[in-house]
Formats: sequence, C-alpha cells, structure tokens
Amino acid sequence: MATAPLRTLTEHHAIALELCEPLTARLTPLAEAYGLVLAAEVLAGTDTPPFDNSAMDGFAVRHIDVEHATPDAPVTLTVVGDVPAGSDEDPAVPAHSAVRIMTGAPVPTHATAIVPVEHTDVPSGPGALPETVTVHHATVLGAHVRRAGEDVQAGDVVLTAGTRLTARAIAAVASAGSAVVAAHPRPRVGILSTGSELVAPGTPLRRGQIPDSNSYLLAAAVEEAGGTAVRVGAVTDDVASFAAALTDLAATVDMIVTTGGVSVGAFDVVREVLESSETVEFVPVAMQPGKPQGLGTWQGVPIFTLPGNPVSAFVSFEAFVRPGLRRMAGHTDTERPVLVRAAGVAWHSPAGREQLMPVRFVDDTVVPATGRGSGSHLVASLALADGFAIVPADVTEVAEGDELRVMVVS
Ligand SMILES: Nc1nc2c(c(=O)[nH]1)N[C@H]1C(S)=C(S)[C@@H](COP(=O)(O)OP(=O)(O)OC[C@H]3O[C@@H](n4cnc5c(N)ncnc54)[C@H](O)[C@@H]3O)O[C@H]1N2
Ligand code: MOO
Repeated sequence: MATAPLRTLTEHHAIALELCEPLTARLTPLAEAYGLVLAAEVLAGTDTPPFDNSAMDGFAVRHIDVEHATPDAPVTLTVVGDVPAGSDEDPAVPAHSAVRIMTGAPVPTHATAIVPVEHTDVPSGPGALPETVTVHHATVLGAHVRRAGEDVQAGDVVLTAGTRLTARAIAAVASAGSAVVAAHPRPRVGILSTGSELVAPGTPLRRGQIPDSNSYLLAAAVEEAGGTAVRVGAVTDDVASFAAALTDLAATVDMIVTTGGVSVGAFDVVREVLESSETVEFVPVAMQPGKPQGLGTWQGVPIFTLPGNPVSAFVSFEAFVRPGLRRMAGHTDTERPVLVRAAGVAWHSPAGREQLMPVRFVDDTVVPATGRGSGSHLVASLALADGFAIVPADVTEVAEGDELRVMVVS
C-alpha cells in the first residue's frame, strides 16, 4: 500500500483496536483460567454453602436447652452422636442432648444452635466422644450456624461476562460448582526483531553490533499485558529470511509484532516485504517517539510493525499493541490509567507531533525519566520511567507547573 499522510495517535489507536477482534471463547479448565476474561456469565449450580453447617468446633444442641446456661448455672446434656466434616449423617437431637460437631459439618436437622467447645467442660482438641457435655454459656437460636445459600443461591449470577478471572473470581466459580469457564484465550503474540546489527544479549559485540533488547522488552510487555509471548528473536535484514520467519509465525499465533525496518532506509526489510502485500499499511503517526508505523494483517493475522528504536518500540506497544492485545483477550477496558500531573521541570517537545515523554513521578509532579533527554535510543534509561507524559501536538515548550495527562505504565 502507498504511504499515507500523517495520522494522529488517536486515529491510529482506533484502527489498531478495530483490527484486533476478541478471540473466540473456549471452555477452559479452572486451573488454566487465571488472568483470562469471562465470555459468559457464571451461574451458581448449587447453593453456597450447599447445606446448613457449623461455624465452630463444638456441640449441636436445641438452643432452648441452654439459653439460660451460665458459669453459675451450667446445663449438662447427654452426647448422642458425632458429626465430623464430610459426614452425611443426620443424627436425631432429642431434648437435653447434644451432638459433637466440627466446623463445616452439616448441622443436624433438629439442632437449632451450635455451642463452641470453649463454652463447655470438654477439652479442646482431639479426644474421644464424651458421654456428657456441660454448657456454661447462654446460647441463642441459630448461634454459629452458617445457612445454606447464605453466600449465593443456586441460579444466582456469580460473575458477569467481561470479568477478569482473578484468584478470587476463580474461587467463586469453583464454589459455584463449575470445573470449567467460557473464557477468551490468552492471545499468543509472535515477536520478531529485525536488524543485521542485532546479536543475542551477552554476546561479545564487534563494532557495529548491539544486543537485541526489543524482543525481550516486548516479550515481557506481552506477558505483563496478559498475552503469551512467542519470541522468535532477531532476524537479519534479509528479505527471504524475514518473509520465511513471518510465515512460520503466522501459522501459530494470534498477533505478530515486529520491530525495526520500517523507516526510509536502504535495508528496511519489513517495509520491503510487507509494503507490496496490500494488507499492511505504513503510515507516519504524529507522535514522538514512534512516528513510523505499520499496521494490518499478514496471512489473516493482525500485525504491528513497530519502529526499531527501543523507546519508540515500547511507546508504540503501549499506545497501540497493548490495547489491541487486551481487546483480543476480551477486556472491555483496554487502556492504561491516565492521571493529570504538573510538570516538575520545563522541557521541549517537537512541533506537530504529540510527545510521549518517559517520566518519573516526583512528589506531586512528573519529570523526564532521565536527564539525558527524550531520545528514542535511550533504552537503559527507559527502565526509570513510571509512565509517559502526553504533550499535545501544538505545544513546543512545556513549562514547569503545566498540567499534563500521564499514561501510567509502572
Ligand atoms: N532519513 C530518515 N531516517 C530516519 C527517520 C526518518 O524519518 N528519515 N526516522 C527515524 C525514526 S523517528 C525512527 S523511530 C527510526 C525507525 O527506524 P526503523 O524502524 O527502520 O528501525 P531501524 O533502523 O531498524 O533501527 C532504529 C534504531 O533502533 C535500533 N534497534 C533496532 N532493533 C533493535 C532491537 N531489537 N534492540 C535494540 N535496538 C534496536 C537500531 O540499531 C537503530 O539504532 O528511523 C529513524 N531514521
Ligand atoms: O519516531 Mo522515532 O520513533 O522518534 O524515534
């Protein structure tokens, strides 16, 4: 496709989101569901708790027998049964008798209260079933009985569609009696760095070489955003190698992210391979960093071709890829939180481009994350940033005290 005119960040963001349809939901075992997004509401299959049960280790009684018991006027009952947790027994509780019961065990039908063991003469802890129990505390109707359905009732909506499956949400599903949930799968994101200068981190560098930090940066960012990263690593600026790597990847992932090779250089391989595809559009976006962007589909898979400079790649991930990935994962809230903060110092911003300045929070203000400026190559300094201050395209000088929107990424 031909190069389009300058596009705003907002326009490119909207196109990116549109491209990334929510992935088709699957029935997923609970043990694999953490972090996924529910595609359908979860209804309780049973009451929770499923039966009236004891909240205390102690004795199930008729409260009428012990409602006036005190240390000075204790009441002695005959122990007629034992109900440990897990038991399905329902022993009778005649007048002036008690049944030993443990926390979580079903309350006998004819018992009306539980007396904790501490309110009796029976020692706490393991021991044989006593013949009698003397109660020395007054007990009221329903004391320490947890009612069936007190938490949720069969048929109640436990969780709504769109809920992220946190640890607590998963417990709610399990307690409602389901072993599986209908959830959007975790998007698998293929990550490919391009550049003949790139070597694996830790490799001794000859002149002209640098470590490939982008594929590690983006793989971690994908995982953090709730995706599964398929990190291919770096391929050289060779058309055949890049095209082959891309085709292999497209067969196994839901989204592809590449870095590098999208500018106007003589060896910009990403652009060379994809520009003729008619399914990927290369557009300059009015932002700094992150101006050269490519977006579209490759063999039906959404593809983002991000600029190679590491700060540009990360800003582009945050601005476009992360929202798309979150939409694919089923989230309705696709965006990072945005706060308004005053600039703690003055800085410059380019004319005609929305600046996303990596910043740190200092007291109530934001300051550039590094004193070395906003260069898109400052990858080590990027680690200091808490977020990006968004400077409007028509502002060229940020003054101390100016209020700015700040996208929080830390
Ligand atoms: N004549 C022009 N030159 C450039 C322009 C322009 O408009 N006219 N735009 C500049 C801007 S802005 C950016 S951003 C870059 C984008 O270039 P590419 O996407 O083609 O990226 P590369 O040239 O491959 O690399 C740029 C830079 O980043 C380093 N890099 C690349 N990949 C990695 C990686 N995986 N890990 C770490 N660092 C990486 C690479 O070595 C380069 O230094 O173009 C400008 N040029
Ligand atoms: O737009 Mo480039 O991404 O400034 O460095």
